[in-house]
Amino acid sequence: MVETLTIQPAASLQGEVTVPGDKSISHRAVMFGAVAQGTTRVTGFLPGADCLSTIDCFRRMGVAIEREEETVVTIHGRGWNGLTEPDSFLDVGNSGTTIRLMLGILAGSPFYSAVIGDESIARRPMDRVVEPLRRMGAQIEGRKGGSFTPLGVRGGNLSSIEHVSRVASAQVKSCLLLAGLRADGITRIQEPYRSRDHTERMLPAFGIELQQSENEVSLSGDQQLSSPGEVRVPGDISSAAFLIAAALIVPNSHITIRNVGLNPTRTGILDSFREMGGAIEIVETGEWSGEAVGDITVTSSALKGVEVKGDRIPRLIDEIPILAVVATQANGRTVIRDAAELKVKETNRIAVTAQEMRRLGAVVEETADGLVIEGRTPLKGSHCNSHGDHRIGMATAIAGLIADGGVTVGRAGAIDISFPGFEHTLHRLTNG
Ligand SMILES: O=C(O)C1=C[C@@H](OP(=O)(O)O)[C@@H](O)[C@H](O)C1
Ligand SMILES: C=C(OP(=O)(O)O)C(=O)O
Repeated sequence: MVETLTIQPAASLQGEVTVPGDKSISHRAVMFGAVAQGTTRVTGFLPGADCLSTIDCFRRMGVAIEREEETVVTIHGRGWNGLTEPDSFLDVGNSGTTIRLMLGILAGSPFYSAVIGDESIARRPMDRVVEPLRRMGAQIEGRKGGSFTPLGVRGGNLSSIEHVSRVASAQVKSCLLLAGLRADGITRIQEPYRSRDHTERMLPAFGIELQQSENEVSLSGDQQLSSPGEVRVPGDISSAAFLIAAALIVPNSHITIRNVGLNPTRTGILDSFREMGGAIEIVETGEWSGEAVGDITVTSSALKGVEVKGDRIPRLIDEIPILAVVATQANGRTVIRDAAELKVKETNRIAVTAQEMRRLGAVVEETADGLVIEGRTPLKGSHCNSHGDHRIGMATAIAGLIADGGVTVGRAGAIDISFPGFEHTLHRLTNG
């Protein structure tokens, strides 16, 4: 993707498309495959920059990983003990999922590693995983007492813990479950609301037993992962959300997105768009590697403002910037609360969403834990900036489809983090 992307107003969106593979599932397939015994072939893999960082890190730990084609990856796992000490940095790039889940694996690996990332990762809190991993027995050093990258990890024998997480975070939960596999006894994690459960769905396919209730998950240590042979990755609902939003707000649109992951811990955005009055039809077509999959058909709709809060938030956490764009086109006020986690994503997504939407003439107020958006407001064209955040880049680009004069997105290359081919897919839909 070029660094500047210009999106002009569209008459309508029409047609059928697919979206790239789910990012969360792609990361996990590579990581679990890397520490499992046996070969794992991943189809529908997301060839976005974040998942490529995961591949690179595990190659540096001696795991043979081949890419037959863009979206097909084969991991030659030799078991967790097959990982070897990396002889240079493990660079996670922009990927929070890579660093937090990998720290769980490094904590249980008897060697030294040094973990770095880009300037956005350097601002994101790591103490939420470093503190419990230290309690399990891992030695972790780093900037500001180990709260930020760069981090140095010496892993080894771990003891299980019971951890009550302050935030609903699948990255924290998954990190500790992975470390728990190398610990004596039972590791238990409790969270305030249930976060995405891809780890809990995929680990059993790798032969791991775990126990779950609504907001709690536990497993006993000393279990070995063995490859299921194949993992089939559905389309990423977080990427589909940008196209769904576009079809809702551009008049006369009617589109279908096929083979999208419909895991109920991820479908909060469909629930909220429907509550706003969005005409969205969902047809479940099957299950791929333990994950529900289906087709989503969207027709442009008259929308109204809604309140989004509580246990809905973790189910649509990455979709809040695009939800804010849609809310500018809804009649009445949309209030998003309980979403303070947005401040520690690739950017402060509360501040940056408000700033970029205001450039376009939207009426947006930042609150301590969310946003208040007044609709309905016509958007005017402007220059926006992704601030290096893929979701902000795509949200402002979608706004360009309805902004008088279009939108130019600076630092648009960030979009390749999660949605390579975004511009091409949008172009296909806007040209019938
Ligand atoms: O586990 C995952 O794959 C992810 C969990 C979420 O982060 P948190 O765990 O920090 O909420 C989400 O925002 C991120 O895009 C992917
Ligand atoms: C927050 C995100 O990802 P990560 O935490 O993996 O960087 C995202 O994809 O929106």
